[in-house]
Amino acid sequence: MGKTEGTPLRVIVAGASGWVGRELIQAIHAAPDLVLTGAVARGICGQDAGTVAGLPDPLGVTIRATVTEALDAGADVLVDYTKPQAVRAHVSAALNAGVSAVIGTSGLTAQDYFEIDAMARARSLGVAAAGNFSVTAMLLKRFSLMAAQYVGDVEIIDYAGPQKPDVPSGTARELAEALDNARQLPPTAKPVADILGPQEARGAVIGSVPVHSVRLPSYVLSCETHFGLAGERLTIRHDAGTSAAPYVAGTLLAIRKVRSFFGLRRGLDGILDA
Ligand SMILES: NC(=O)C1=CN([C@@H]2O[C@H](COP(=O)(O)OP(=O)(O)OC[C@H]3O[C@@H](n4cnc5c(N)ncnc54)[C@H](O)[C@@H]3O)[C@@H](O)[C@H]2O)C=CC1
Ligand SMILES: O=C(O)C1=N[C@H](C(=O)O)C[C@H](O)C1
Repeated sequence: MGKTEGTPLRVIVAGASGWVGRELIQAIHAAPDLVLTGAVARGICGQDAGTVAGLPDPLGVTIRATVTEALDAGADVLVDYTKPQAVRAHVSAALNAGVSAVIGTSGLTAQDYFEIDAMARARSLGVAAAGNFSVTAMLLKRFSLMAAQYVGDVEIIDYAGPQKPDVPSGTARELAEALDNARQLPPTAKPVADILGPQEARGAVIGSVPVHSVRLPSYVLSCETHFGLAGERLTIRHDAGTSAAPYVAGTLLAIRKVRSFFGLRRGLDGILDA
């Protein structure tokens, strides 16, 4: 497909052979305002990114082993869908080269995000990160934040397949941190230190919100926010299907927005409001 007359945004995809990365490369190729200039993956360096993504013709973009090598071809935005252990170094390399970043990879901590924000501000660049780039997962967060204005007792359950390498999910982590900031009333549950039995049974506390991660075959990713008041409960649930398309759509929006602000913005809603 032909590109627009204006200069297209130059994008590097790290995680080019992955579930999201391959579909993202197809979408970038189809977008008139974006062009793929670099691709990074493990184990398949030297292959053409378009061929690996399943496009009918090669793109002329060779998959590299490192982000540093991929940056040599020039870029405006790095998108990362790799692994928790790799993403920080990738973002750091991009920012040091004057390139903005979009982070889809999950597993980063609040401290990681704090440091990425500082790095991006120091270089007057933007970084967009979302635990979940799908629109309906964004609505789970929005509706949960509305409920948190009225109900202080809230816990999260996140469900994923048995091989997911990080815990809790990026979706649940971002939700827990946002609920911690948003809730107006204190929880009424006994402090874990005052209860009998293994404290882990009450979940991991992210911000101040207990998060329980279930890992079982058959799940892709589901996330529930449970609110409780005396005599009633509210559950809000998001279920991901098996397609990466919802994340790709949100990621394209973030790619187009990330150069309009400085520092880190988290959550698709925060990115789109920039
Ligand atoms: N924010 C969101 O909306 C979403 C986030 N994710 C997260 O994105 C990440 C990737 O997910 P998938 O595409 O399912 O993973 P995947 O396992 O299918 O693909 C991972 C890709 O990263 C590459 N990779 C792994 N380690 C690397 C390294 N050290 N250096 C360079 N490349 C490396 C692999 O070669 C592969 O191309 C995960 O953390 C997942 O939780 C996934 C879907 C949506
Ligand atoms: O690992 C995955 O697959 C996914 N991870 C993201 C997360 O950690 O929240 C979201 C997505 O639904 C799939």
